[in-house]
Amino acid sequence: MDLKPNLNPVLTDATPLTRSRLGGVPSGLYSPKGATFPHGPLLAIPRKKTGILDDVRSSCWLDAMKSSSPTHNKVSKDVSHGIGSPDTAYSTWLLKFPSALASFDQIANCAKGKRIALFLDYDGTLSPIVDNPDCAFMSDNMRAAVKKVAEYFPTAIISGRSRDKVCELVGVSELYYAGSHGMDIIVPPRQSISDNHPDGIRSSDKQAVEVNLFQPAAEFLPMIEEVLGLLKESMKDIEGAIVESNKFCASVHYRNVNEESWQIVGQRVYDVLKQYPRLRLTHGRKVLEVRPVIDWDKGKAVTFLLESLGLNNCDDVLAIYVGDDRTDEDAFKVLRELNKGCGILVSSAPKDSNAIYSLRDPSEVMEFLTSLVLWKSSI
Ligand SMILES: O=P(O)(O)OC[C@H]1O[C@H](O[C@H]2O[C@H](CO)[C@@H](O)[C@H](O)[C@H]2O)[C@H](O)[C@@H](O)[C@@H]1O
Repeated sequence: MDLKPNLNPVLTDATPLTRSRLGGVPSGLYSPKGATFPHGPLLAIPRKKTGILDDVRSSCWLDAMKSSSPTHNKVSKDVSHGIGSPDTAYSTWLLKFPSALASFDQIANCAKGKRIALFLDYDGTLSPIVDNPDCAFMSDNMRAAVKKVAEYFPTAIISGRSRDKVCELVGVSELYYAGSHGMDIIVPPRQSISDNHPDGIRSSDKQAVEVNLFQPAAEFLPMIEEVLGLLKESMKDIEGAIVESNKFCASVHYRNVNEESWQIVGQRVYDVLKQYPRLRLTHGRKVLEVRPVIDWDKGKAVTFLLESLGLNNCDDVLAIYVGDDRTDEDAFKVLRELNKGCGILVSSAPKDSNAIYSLRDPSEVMEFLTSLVLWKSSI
């Protein structure tokens, strides 16, 4: 594929990426139920014999919490090693991760004669990051752009949120949806996943239309619900902490918690999780995410969807994945390794990534989607 190679992708913060890096790209599409559960929580908490409090007090733990969704200035300074202004750092970074808008002709050239499959993250990609997770609404213009692009290309939303929630927030029925970081996927029945995959089941949606569901973490549901209750209980006296159910995952948000209390948030989450070795912890943007230890992530969800759409074994497919979060790195990495397309990182600050291109913010994402439509309708 003739997309600009990113020659030196360096991932400095490996916390949520470690498993996929060590595990590499899957040989199969999914791990069967009861597959290996090699690790406990994966958050970088060194396990010391001196006790958990020591672990949580270590700068490693707190630094990881602080570095998630850092401010523009902090990241710019880190990446530029303090040299130059944030703008200079961003311009330098753009040399490595060129703007997908500025490089649109190159992407379009590459897509000539190919079928594009589009994968979109939700928070921070289609909607701006806001303090209250329940108020992360996408604009009507963005909704119209997503609806339009889906008329031209198969388009999927892959989110850490529950599938129902992200469906409601996006509100466009012509899309494929994968919630819980890809652990809850819905595809139309013409793609017979239930025949091929043990975790696939036939079901019907709210309009009683037959659909196929793929839920590789289904057996974890009671456990996640139990943990959700414990997390809610343990956070109830921490001002600003929000515990969100994402069906097969649970999120503990600390964006609105006073920074002095972040350590307590981390400690309490860790205390709950230490009783559940089959659950692990990853970091998002000012959020700790509890999820099952299964060999499944957004990258595997992309591979699965490509297969479900009959697009996996074709040379004439260009997959484009747009996302802003660390969990999206798994998808960027899969596309890079399979040479199937490209990742586009949404970031207004320099960040290391497995993506090939970048976009600054959701408004640029909208412009990119509109450009895809204009290009496709002009050929
Ligand atoms: O995979 P995504 O669709 O990007 O979902 C990842 C998480 O997004 C949400 O949290 C983030 O956005 C919130 C709203 O802007 C913000 O308040 C929060 O700090 C961010 O972490 C969502 O609430 C989580 O459940 C998702 O896992």
